[in-house]
Amino acid sequence: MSGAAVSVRVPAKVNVQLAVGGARPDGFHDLANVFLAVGLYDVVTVRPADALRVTVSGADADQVPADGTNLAARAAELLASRRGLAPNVEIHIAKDIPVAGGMAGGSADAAGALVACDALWGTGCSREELLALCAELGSDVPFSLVGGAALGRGRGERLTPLEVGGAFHWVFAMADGGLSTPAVYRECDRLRAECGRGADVGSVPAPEPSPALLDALAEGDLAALASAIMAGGTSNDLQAAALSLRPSLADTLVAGEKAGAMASLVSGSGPTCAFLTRDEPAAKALAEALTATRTCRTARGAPSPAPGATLL
Ligand SMILES: C[C@@](CO)(OP(=O)(O)O)[C@H](O)COP(=O)(O)OP(=O)(O)OC[C@H]1O[C@@H](n2ccc(N)nc2=O)[C@H](O)[C@@H]1O
Ligand SMILES: Nc1ncnc2c1ncn2[C@@H]1O[C@H](COP(=O)(O)OP(=O)(O)O)[C@@H](O)[C@H]1O
Repeated sequence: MSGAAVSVRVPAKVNVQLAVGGARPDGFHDLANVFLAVGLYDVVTVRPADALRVTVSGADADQVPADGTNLAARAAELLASRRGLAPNVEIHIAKDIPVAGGMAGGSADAAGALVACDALWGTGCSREELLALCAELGSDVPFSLVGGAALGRGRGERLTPLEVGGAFHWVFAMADGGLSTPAVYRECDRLRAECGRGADVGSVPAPEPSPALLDALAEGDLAALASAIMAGGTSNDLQAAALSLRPSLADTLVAGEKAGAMASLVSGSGPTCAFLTRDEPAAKALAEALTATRTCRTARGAPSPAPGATLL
């Protein structure tokens, strides 16, 4: 472990809207995915080493694979293979984003490792090259690179930046244990088939972003954003599936609403629950109140939007 070290800070995300289309023949679902980066961060540090190694620190470190399956290791290997280099780096992940929590922590680490290795190796990737590599690594990885807010189409990897007219303050209720993203998509398909509607592309309407939600974000209009999130019950089409697999999340959502949240939803595939609050003091009070209800492992406030992968 010698030579220069490069560190990159990467944000978590919440899906303010997650409209899920039918199951595609390739196993993915078309989405209208309104990503918002939030101020909970991992820090990925890379330094030269004699082989590819991964270490992880933080309270949930034991839940993160420290081998070649780690998304950050896969990112380093992908960039190295494209440039004919040996992926000889030690990658350290200082983990603060909940693991398997629906907040894209693994995707964030992949984006962070790409940016860090590109700087360490002097490979000089363009933004477009980095985005293409991100999309190969996972549907959420391009957004972790760019941060801010964006609409993700296709499987979530085709991004259009979105305007955000102000800061929004969130509380995130972390659960004990994660939920598998593929299992939640499968449960969504199962629930749709059970309703007799069918779950494939031909049976489910094409996913579209809510104009009211995009306007609320652009205008920084908190009340309008809260009502757009709660319109029709929730703006997250995976929420019913996450609740079906983890019924106790209903208690967490109700506890947050009773404690004064302006809107509540499951973050992506869950099990983290997200609550929109009036301002930073309200978020602090809600996080304390929610933690005291014991309907979650812990709850923390975080502002949005947050920047994407940032060299430190
Ligand atoms: C649900 C979301 C919402 O942003 O995130 P999380 O809540 O898990 O963080 C994403 O769609 C997760 O994206 P990501 O975790 O990158 O998924 P990938 O690695 O690309 O795919 C893992 C698996 O999820 C399912 N998948 C993913 C994306 C998509 N549009 N349709 C899918 O059906 C597929 O079963 C796929 O094999
Ligand atoms: N760097 C990483 N951080 C977290 N999880 C990772 C990482 N690399 C691989 N994984 C695996 O990916 C799974 C999903 O993790 P994560 O990205 O945190 O959740 P989600 O897909 O719900 O946002 C984890 O259960 C873990 O096995």
